[in-house]
Amino acid sequence: MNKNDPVIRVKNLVVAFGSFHAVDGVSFDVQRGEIFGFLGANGAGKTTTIRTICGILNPSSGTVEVDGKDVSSSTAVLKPRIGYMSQKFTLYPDLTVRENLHFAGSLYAMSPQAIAQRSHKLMEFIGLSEDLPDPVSHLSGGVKQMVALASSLLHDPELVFLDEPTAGTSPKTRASFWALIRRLAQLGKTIFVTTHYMDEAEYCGRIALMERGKIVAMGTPGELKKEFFPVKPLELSFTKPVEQPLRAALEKAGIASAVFGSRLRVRAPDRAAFEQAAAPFRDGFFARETEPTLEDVFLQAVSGRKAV
Ligand SMILES: Nc1ncnc2c1ncn2[C@@H]1O[C@H](COP(=O)(O)OP(=O)(O)OP(=O)(O)O)[C@@H](O)[C@H]1O
Repeated sequence: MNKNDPVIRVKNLVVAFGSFHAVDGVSFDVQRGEIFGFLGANGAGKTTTIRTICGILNPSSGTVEVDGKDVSSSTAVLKPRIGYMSQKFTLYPDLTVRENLHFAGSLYAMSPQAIAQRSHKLMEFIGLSEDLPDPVSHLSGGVKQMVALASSLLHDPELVFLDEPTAGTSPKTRASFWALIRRLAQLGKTIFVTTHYMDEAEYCGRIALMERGKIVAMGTPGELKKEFFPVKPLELSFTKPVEQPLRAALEKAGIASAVFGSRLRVRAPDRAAFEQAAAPFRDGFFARETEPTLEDVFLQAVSGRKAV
């Protein structure tokens, strides 16, 4: 295994539940030390993909390799190399932080000394005390998520799966969490993370956008913005109440728009078509070009249209 070979290699993966394909022909590679983000609406198939890479589910067809080994036949060898912070809560609410970490370590047959040393190091890394006396159920949502992260890292895995680690936490916790994720990647860990927050996707080295079991776009945030927006989106601010009829006219012309506060973002690759549709309302708004966001990319990708 060459150190430049991908750590994860997924080829034509299909995961079916009965006749329903939750993952429907997905292929991608993840390089060592990458922060790879998986984005998609609820039910897109992100968790199912993760669970298959972790060896919890079997592919219906296609292959999944970690470190060059087929995951279905190498679960025991790969288990110590993989950490998984699942979306469902993985801590025992009635146990303290220390007890939870101890339990997580025992699942990997770590000695009590190794668990104690590693817990201490991890809690220092996270910036929390391992001596919190309360059961985990008394801790705030953000602290629980941090402890869940520590628990998934206890056996020092090289490959870490974080399934919506920041869901439902405060902006401050999200920022701290992402600082930790970046530091983990700097330590050489490969991070595979799912999120619904488009601003968080900006922190990923590469992202894949998933929609109904398929990857509809993949690349660095910069590449995706360029790919989907060779023509930049417009941002409209209004001087007269023309927003509703303008939106209706744009929709009729097949031009996508989305409300952002008091402004309207318009993905209008064909400027002539935009001007034509907007002509009756032209004295009611100002338009300026703006940089595409990943949210724009996502909306464009799931609408199946590139702004070319
Ligand atoms: N064990 C199962 N049996 C039947 N259907 C399932 C099973 N697990 C997942 N699904 C379905 O597969 C689809 C993909 O689910 P998955 O959890 O992978 O999506 P997701 O992108 O992770 O969404 P979320 O963000 O809501 O977790 C959903 O329609 C879900 O209902």
